[in-house]
Amino acid sequence: MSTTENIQSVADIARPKPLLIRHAPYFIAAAIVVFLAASMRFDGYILNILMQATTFAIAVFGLSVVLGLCGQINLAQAAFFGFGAYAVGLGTTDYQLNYWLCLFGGCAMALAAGALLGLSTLRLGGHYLAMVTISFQQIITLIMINAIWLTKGPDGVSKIGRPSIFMSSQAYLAFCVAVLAIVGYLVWHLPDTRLGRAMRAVRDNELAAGVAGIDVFRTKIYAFAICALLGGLGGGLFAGGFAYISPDQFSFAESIVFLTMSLLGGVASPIGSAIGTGLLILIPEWLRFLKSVPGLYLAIYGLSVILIIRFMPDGIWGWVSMAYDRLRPPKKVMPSTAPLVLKPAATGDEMVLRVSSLSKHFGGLKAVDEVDIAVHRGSVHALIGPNGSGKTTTLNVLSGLYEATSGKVMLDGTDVTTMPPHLRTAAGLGRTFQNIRLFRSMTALENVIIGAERPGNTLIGKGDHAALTERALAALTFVGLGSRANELISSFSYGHQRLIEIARALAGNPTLLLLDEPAAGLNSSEKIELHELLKRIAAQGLTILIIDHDMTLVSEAAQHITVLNFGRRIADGESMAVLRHPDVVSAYLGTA
Ligand SMILES: Nc1ncnc2c1ncn2[C@@H]1O[C@H](COP(=O)(O)OP(=O)(O)OP(=O)(O)O)[C@@H](O)[C@H]1O
Repeated sequence: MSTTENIQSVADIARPKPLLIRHAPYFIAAAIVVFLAASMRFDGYILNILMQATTFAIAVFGLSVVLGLCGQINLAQAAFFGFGAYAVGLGTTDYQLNYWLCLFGGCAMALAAGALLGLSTLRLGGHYLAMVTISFQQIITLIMINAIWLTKGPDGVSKIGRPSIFMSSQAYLAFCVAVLAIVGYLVWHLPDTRLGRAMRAVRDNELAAGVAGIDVFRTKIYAFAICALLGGLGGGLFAGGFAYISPDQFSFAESIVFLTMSLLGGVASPIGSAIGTGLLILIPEWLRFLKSVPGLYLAIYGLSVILIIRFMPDGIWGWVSMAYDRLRPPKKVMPSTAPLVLKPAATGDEMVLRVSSLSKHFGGLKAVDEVDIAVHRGSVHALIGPNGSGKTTTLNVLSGLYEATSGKVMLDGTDVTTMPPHLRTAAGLGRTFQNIRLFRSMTALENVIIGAERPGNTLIGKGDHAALTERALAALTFVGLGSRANELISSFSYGHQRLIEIARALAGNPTLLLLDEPAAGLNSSEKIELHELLKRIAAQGLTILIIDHDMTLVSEAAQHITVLNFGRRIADGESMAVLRHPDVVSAYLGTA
């Protein structure tokens, strides 16, 4: 086996061939399918099935964005589908408006409704979000049925118009297939964009996403709005395709059908969504011959769906791509030759971090109590204390994961006390976690690229793919894992995952790096490597605030130590003096 075949250079990864060339086979295949849709003679029945599959698939692509990419549930996709359908239906009949205007209006209404619903509900998670989307769906269904003056009620809307250039059903189907191909391409490519990476990061680990500089709430709203937009687009095309719509086509049951389609095919990819949509539309047709036996058809239909989801939890496409990945292990990467440059911002204040009278109370428990910390620019500063003394809570308040009960946090001259995590990261904060928080569905490289994308990172030029990849590879090489950049997080040991977290923070070129127990769980040789790494980071002038229980590491790495006990600061100063301080000795020996 040739070794060069299995090794990618930095240039291969950072500067791949232009997208249009790489994806030319997709566009050629799409053009052939559109041509076939336009030229093959289908009978009315087949045409209807194809029209339904095509327009439904566009709506299901929306679920692949909101649920597959961003991990947020939407049980109201049929309502958004209805927005598009009714806009085209009513617009082209009652109001005699141009089809394109109606389609655009329907998409815009669905987008606005999705964004508004997201704005009001996405701070909720899990079950609550599901409940709110169900309620929204029910409200829209009730309006469709009861607001007869507007929607024509249960009678529905008929004689819906189409654009004059696609007046024949065949031409209209070809148009819908072309739209499907374009939307499919955009959704397929979305995970590799900044927004798509942010969505995946939010899905994998919201806390880490915020701390990496991602505006979690906004990302969820974008995902929800895109999902709603695609629902509206699918619905608008559907209305033109069938020329008749009625409220039962946009009910809660249809939202469940959309969801099942995406889960069945594989929600993580538009290919899966397309497969799921096709299957759920075709299975009932294939089982049609069973309709003479009452109930049998539904039982077999239900059983097939349950079996597929039971044995392929990631959907059909998820199963296929996993099998493919197992057959084709990721390529090794030639470590970056470009050194990792750290140029932490410097506004001139001698102290990078000034924490004054910081408190964090949990009910009656004063986890952090009136603590002052000042971290010198370019120093390694340790925050130590016995278990439960408030160290991690302090770091969580500093990085915005917890709101301070009182006190002030100044980062490089900026008051960040009330800022959310992503804005503190933009202001120059980087951190790692005591319990490692990586984005587990991504490769090491993708994790570190998200770090490199930190808003405010001045070392990534225009922030294009090449600059981000080069920076991320340099950071991974810096921690010794450059050659394994293409591997998924699950293939790394615990110690290496810690290093990837550090690389993710370093790639963002922070002004202050917070390390929460980086040596926890490492063996002795890994601890020595970590110590060497800390020395190399400190040598570049980056300011570090580190929590650790390993006193050898702390005393060798830190010039300055602050000690907490029961949430209060009991000592602060030059390392050796602090470690000999009688209060510190007694706190550690338990005689205080
Ligand atoms: N979210 C929370 N809700 C309630 N109490 C909390 C919460 N987080 C921490 N605490 C409490 O605050 C105190 C300080 O905990 P913290 O994790 O900050 O200590 P620590 O010094 O980091 O400990 P360790 O070294 O074991 O990690 C503990 O009593 C802990 O139980």
